Parts: sequence; structure tokens; C-alpha cells
Amino acid sequence: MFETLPSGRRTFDVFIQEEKVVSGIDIYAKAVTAKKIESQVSKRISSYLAKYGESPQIPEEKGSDYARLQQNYNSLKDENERIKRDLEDARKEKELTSKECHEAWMSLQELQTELMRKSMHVGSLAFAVEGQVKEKTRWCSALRELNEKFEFLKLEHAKVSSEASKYRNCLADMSSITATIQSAMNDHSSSGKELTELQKKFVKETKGRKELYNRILELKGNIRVFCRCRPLNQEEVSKGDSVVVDFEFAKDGELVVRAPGSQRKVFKFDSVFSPQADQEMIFENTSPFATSVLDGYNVCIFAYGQTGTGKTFTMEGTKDARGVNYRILEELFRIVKERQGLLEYEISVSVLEVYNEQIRDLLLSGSQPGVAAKRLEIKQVAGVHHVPGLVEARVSNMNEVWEVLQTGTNARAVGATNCNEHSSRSHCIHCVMVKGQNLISGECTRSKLWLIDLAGSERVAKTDVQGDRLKEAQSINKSLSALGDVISALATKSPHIPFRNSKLTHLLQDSLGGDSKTLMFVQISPKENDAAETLCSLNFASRVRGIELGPAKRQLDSSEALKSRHMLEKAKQEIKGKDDQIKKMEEAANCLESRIKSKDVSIKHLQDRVKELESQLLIERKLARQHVDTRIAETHHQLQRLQQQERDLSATSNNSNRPPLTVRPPPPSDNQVNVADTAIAAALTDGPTKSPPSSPPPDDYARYFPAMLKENKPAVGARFATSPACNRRVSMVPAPRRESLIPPPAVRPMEAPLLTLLAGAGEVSPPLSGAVTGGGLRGQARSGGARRISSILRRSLQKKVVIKPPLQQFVRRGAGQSNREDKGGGGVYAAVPPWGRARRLAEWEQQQQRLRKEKERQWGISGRRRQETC
Ligand SMILES: Nc1ncnc2c1ncn2[C@@H]1O[C@H](COP(=O)(O)OP(=O)(O)OP(=O)(O)O)[C@@H](O)[C@H]1O
Repeated sequence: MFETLPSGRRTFDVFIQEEKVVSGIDIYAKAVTAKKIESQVSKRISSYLAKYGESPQIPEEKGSDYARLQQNYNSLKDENERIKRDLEDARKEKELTSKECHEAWMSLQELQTELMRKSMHVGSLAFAVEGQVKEKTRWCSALRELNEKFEFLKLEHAKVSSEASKYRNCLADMSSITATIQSAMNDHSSSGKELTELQKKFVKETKGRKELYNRILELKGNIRVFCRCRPLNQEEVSKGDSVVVDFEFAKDGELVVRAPGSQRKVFKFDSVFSPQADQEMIFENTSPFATSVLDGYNVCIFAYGQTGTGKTFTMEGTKDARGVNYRILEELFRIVKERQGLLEYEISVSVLEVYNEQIRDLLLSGSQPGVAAKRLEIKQVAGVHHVPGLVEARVSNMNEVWEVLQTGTNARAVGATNCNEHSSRSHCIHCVMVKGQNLISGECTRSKLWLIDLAGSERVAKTDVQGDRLKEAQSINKSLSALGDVISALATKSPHIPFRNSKLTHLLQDSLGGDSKTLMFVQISPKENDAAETLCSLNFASRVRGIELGPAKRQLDSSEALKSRHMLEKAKQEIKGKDDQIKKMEEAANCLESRIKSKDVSIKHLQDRVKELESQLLIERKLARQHVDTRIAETHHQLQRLQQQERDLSATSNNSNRPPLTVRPPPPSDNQVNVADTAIAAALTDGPTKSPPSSPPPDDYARYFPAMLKENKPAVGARFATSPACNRRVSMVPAPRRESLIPPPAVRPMEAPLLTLLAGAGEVSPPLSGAVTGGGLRGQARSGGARRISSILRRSLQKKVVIKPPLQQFVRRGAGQSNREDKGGGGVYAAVPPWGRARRLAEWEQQQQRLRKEKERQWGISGRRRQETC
């Protein structure tokens, strides 16, 4: 394309000829010609000057030549001047043009590169389109397959969800079931058979729950992988770093990486956490592992990823945003509290680090980062890998846990790198050891929970570390690549797994070897600049997720189990012995009960008999009183008659002129009194058939019959009692107060039970027993024993006391109400366990003895008083 320049010269806008630009070529040619002419002229002038000098002597004949030459010379000079001018113009023009040319050249260059780029782009687009078409067909078929898989998974998911909901219901019911079982156990504590049945049911239920729970975890895979992406930090945001990770399908566990220069890659994990996910959300999915540890499974949780992606943040966290380490221990203590009474746990924590391929105990006092400490080695004992000599801090609450975690964190080796100001320069490992014992079945477990914050994988060139940091980075990378080898070997099910290639893999052998449940946190950065490392970490994590380790094993503590089995046997034997004892006691109690029953019966008989006797006694007493009254009246008449006779006799003997004297009856002689007494006594004893004695004068009643008066006529008795005569002792036949009035009863031989009772009371004296069994009461009526018996009988009758042995009531009540203790009713006896019942029996017997003695004492006292009164 040609364009006319303002100077009137023509030039090319774009013209390329073998790397040489020809622009304004006519000017260039002119300039060249001018230069040539100038050089020719100056050559000729200089040759002329050399030949003739500056002012040559010109001969005359050569004058015309000279003039011609001069003319020529002048014309040449003029020509030269003109040419010089032209040349100058041409140079200027040339400069301008070359400048323009240069600019044109530059724009041409740019256009050329643009063209090349565009043509390449078109080529690549064509290639991409072709690839896309192929890809599309591949995707279509993959999509079809995935659809099928998805349908299948949907079914699986429904199945798992139903199981999970069942399990969740189980969990919800668990506490209520436990409470019910415990209350049921309390209710049936006496019934050993039911208790063992309940225990069996409970153990079965617990086993079922655990199995269900493990199935859920196992369905989700043994090594579970969670992916967490950190947010861009302030520096990155201010720099305007772009993000290459897409979390659109994070809920489905999918993650998309769009790295520049490579294809969009999709990764699938068990859970994907975007930068917005907080520590609580992370732990929500991790907490079921705490239950597994307490159920006796080994669990390993580790964080893997590029340096500065938040491994330490996830595992340790900060004071305000606590990490997995703290939260899982908190969860452990919560479950331990929930299971209190059924299971007993002992928890201890160790903290160690693998630094430059050496194991350091971070809880050892004086342990400083970087300071050479005691060398610790990994040993294998009974198939379990452990580090002998490691400090195991026993923890019983969260305060202690926090203290231990802080001690470990402070002692850990940390350094600053280009990628992280506080980069971990070692693998930090927390080992939580849990010893559990089932208080019902006696089963013991010994499980471990490994919490590992791996050092970050780093590119030495990128982090630009030197010296110690470089050495650390090399050993970190070496151990991580050993971990990669182990994972590869496990993924390919290789017969040899190189666990011993590094301290880290050697320590993790139990966790990665298939006996435990493992969870991996793969930490990534969203930054475009870290895309290569992110892809690397995600590929590694995908491989880990593909590993099939098989079902985890419960870590049963055989030694503890053996011990508890022995203890169980011993306890069983003890229970058997105690059962026998209880049986014997129950037999003894039954025997006592029957004895008490028979005693009750005999007491009832005796009471009836006593009642009978009392009524008989009352009738007889009435009769006797009537008899005595008539006798007294008769005696009184006799006395009057005697007095009359006396008076008559004295009248006849002392003549009629002597005035009659007031007759004062002479005091009866001892003989007379005795006669009267004997008469009365005879009247009382022998009945009214015998002749009555002469009656004493009324004033001498008190003298003659004080007891009788007092007894039968209280008013009269009182009157006589005030007279001085009353104070005198009367020498009469000493007669007991009541017995004197009682006609001798026709005593039947006493029934054997009464005798036993009296003998038991220690009151029956030989004469009484003789009287009772044989010859009647007459001779022995005054004996203390007889008096006491009669007083007992009388009092019991008067008070209408029905003697009922407390044990009888006790036992009867107990027998009818065997299950009433817990309802707050009676039946205390029934509530007491068999051995308690025996103790109660013994106590009751003692109490009875005490009561009996007290009664005896009272009876003794009252008997003695009565004797004294009499
Ligand atoms: N999810 C997150 N939310 C907020 N901040 C985070 C998150 N993850 C990481 N960080 C921050 O990123 C920084 C680096 O994190 P951290 O030290 O945990 O990384 P790292 O992977 O342990 O590094 P290294 O391997 O070097 O030890 C810290 O300042 C941390 O607070």
C-alpha cells in the first residue's frame, strides 16, 4: 500500500525485502550519486593541485587552456557547491525518512509478532476444538457411566442413611436405655438370674451399636480424606493474587482446580472445606473418631500439605479457634462422662516430634527446640510399635490437657521461611493412650489416638532456604517422600511396604498398616502461584483415599481381660458361697418363724385359760364375800348374845340393889382371839357347814378383822385404820390379802406351755410347780411364786393385753409384702437382703430377751412390793 507523504515523496507503509527496508529510495540514490560526484570532483581538484600547485605559472600558449580549465574548474566548483547543498538537503531528508522508516519497521515488527501469535492461536484453537470434540465424546460416555454409578450410589446412600438414622435413634435411646437398665438392675438386684440376663442383653446391645457404627465408618472407607483450603492472606489479597480452586461442588466433596497452562482438574474427597469453613465445621466431621477410640480402635489423624497451607492451624489452632487436637480430647472427656458407671477410662498424652530424622520428647522437662535431647527409638513389642521412655502425662480434665498441649507446642522446632513466618520444621505427633474397662462385662481395651501435624512439603528453590533450614527441608522432604512410597505400596497392595525407610512411617506403621481408622487432612493454598504444589498434594491425597486397608481391629487388652476373668470367677464363687449362706439363714428364719407361730398358739391358749380362771375367780370371790357377810352377821349376833348373857349373869350375881354399870367389854384374851380367828379361818376355808366362832363386839372389828374390813369395806377400813388399834399388830393367823378370801380353787394341772413360759421367765419355784402339778394351792398359796403368777394373770386380764410377739407381726407383714420396700410402704424386713434378714432376727431376739428381762425385773419388783405390803 502506497501513501503520499506531505513532503511530496512517496514511501511504503509496509515493505519488506530480505530484512532490508527500502523507503524513500530515490533520496537515498541521489545522496549516493552526490557523494560520488563530490568525491570525484575533490579527487580531480586534488590531482590538479598536486600537478600544478596552488598558484601555478601558466605559460601564455597555455593561457587559453588555463582559462578553459579555470572555467571548468569554476563550473565544477559551482557544481560541487550545488551538489553539496543538494547533498545536505538529501541527508536531512534521509534522516527524516530513516526515522520514519524505523518507526514503520517497529510497527511492522509488532504487527508481525501479533500476526504470528494470532496464527498460532488459531492453530491451537483448531487443535483444541478437535481435542474438545474428542473430549466431549469421552465425557459423554463417562457421564453415562457416572449416571449409572450415581444411581447405584444413591441406593447405597439411602441404605446407609437408613442405617445411620437407626444408629442415631439408638444413640438417642442409649442414655434412656442405660437409665432403664440401671433402674431395672436396682429393682432386680436380689434376683441374680435376671441380673445376668440383663447384663447379657446389655452387652449384646452395646456390641450391636458398635458394629453398626463401625459399618457406617467402614462404608465410608478406612482412610478418609478431608480437603481444606486456607483463605488468601492480606498480603496476597493486596497483591491481587488470583484463586485457582473452585468450591462450587464442595458440598458433594468435589473440588475443581483451574491451573493456567493445564486442564481443569476435578478431585473428589470425603469432605471438602472451603476457606470459609471454621474450626467447628471441621471438627463436626471428625468427632466420630473420638467414639471409635473409646470403643477400643486405634485412630490416626494427620494433616498433610504444602508449607504455609494451615496444617498447624487445623491441628493445633489458636486460643480463640481451637484445633482438632484440643477438640477431640474434649470430646473424649465428654463421652467418658456420659459412659460413667458403665465404663471406666484412663487417658494419658505424649507429645513428640521427628526433627531431622530424630525423635524428641516434647514433654521432657528442659526440652528446648534444637537442643540435643535423649535419643528415643521405636520398638516393637507384641506386634505394637511404641517409643519406650516417652513421657506419658495422665490427664483427667481439659485444663490438664491444655497444659500438656501448650508444653508440647512451646517446645516444638519452628522457623521462618519465605512461605511461612512460623514454619514447622518437624513432624509434631500427639499420642493419646486410652485404657478402657467395661464394668459390666469386665472387658478391657487399650487404644491409641495419633494426632500428627506433618511438616510442610516445600520446594527448596521456592522457599530459598539455606544452612540449617535447608538441612531441615531436606529431611522433611525425605520423610514425606518415604510416606509417599508407603502410600504407593499400600495402594498397589505391594507385598513389601517400606515402613522403616523413615522414622515417621515407622511410627505410623500401626496406623497405616490396617489395624486402625485413619483420617487425612490435605491442606491446600488457593493461590495461582501455588497451583503446581496444590495439584501435587491433591494427587497424593487421591492416592491415599484409594487405599483399602480392610476393617479396623479392636485393641483388646488380653492381660486385663484375663485378670478380670479371674476376678469374675472369684466373684462368682463368692456369690455362690453367699447364696448358700443366705439359704441357710432363710431356713433358720423359717424354723424360727414356725417356732414363734407355735409359741403364739400356746400363748393364745394360755390367755384363754387365764380369762376363764379370772371369771371363775370373780364369781368365787363374790360368793366368798356373801358368805363372809353372813358369817360376820352371825358372829355379831353371837357376840350380842354373849354380851347379853354376860350382862344377865352379872345381874344375877351382883344383886338387884347395885345400880347397873356401863359394861365395857373386856379385851378378849389371847385365847379368845385365837378361837375367833380360828373360827373365821375355818369358816373361810371349810365353808359355812362348820360352826362359826363367837362374834366380837363391833368396836373390836378393826382389832379382830383389820384385813377383812379393809378389803371388803373400804370406808369402814379407813375408819378403823385411823384408830390406834389399827396400828397394832394383831396376832391372827397371817392371811394373805386376797388369797384369804378365795376358796381353794379346784386347780387343774397346768398346761405344759404355761409351765414352759413360766420356767422361761424363771419364776416357777419348785413348790409352785409341785402345787400346780399335784396337790393344790392350799399349802403353798403364800409362796412368792404363786403370788406372782396370780398377779401376772390378774394384771394381764385387767389391762386386756394381748401379748403378740413382735416377730410374728414382723414376719407376717414381711411375707405378704416382699416387694414393698421401694414403694415406701412397710415390709422393711422383706426389703432387707437375706443376710440382712438374719441380722434382723438376731437383733429381734436380743430385743425380746431385753424386754423379757425388764418385765421380769418389774414383776420381781412388784412381787416384792406386794410381799412387803402384805
Ligand atoms: N483456614 C484458615 N483460616 C485462617 N487462617 C489460616 C487458615 N489456614 C491457615 N491460616 C493461616 O496461615 C498461616 C500459616 O498456617 P500454618 O502455620 O498453620 O501452616 P502450615 O501448613 O502448618 O505451615 P508449615 O508447614 O510451614 O508449618 C497462619 O498464619 C495461619 O493462621
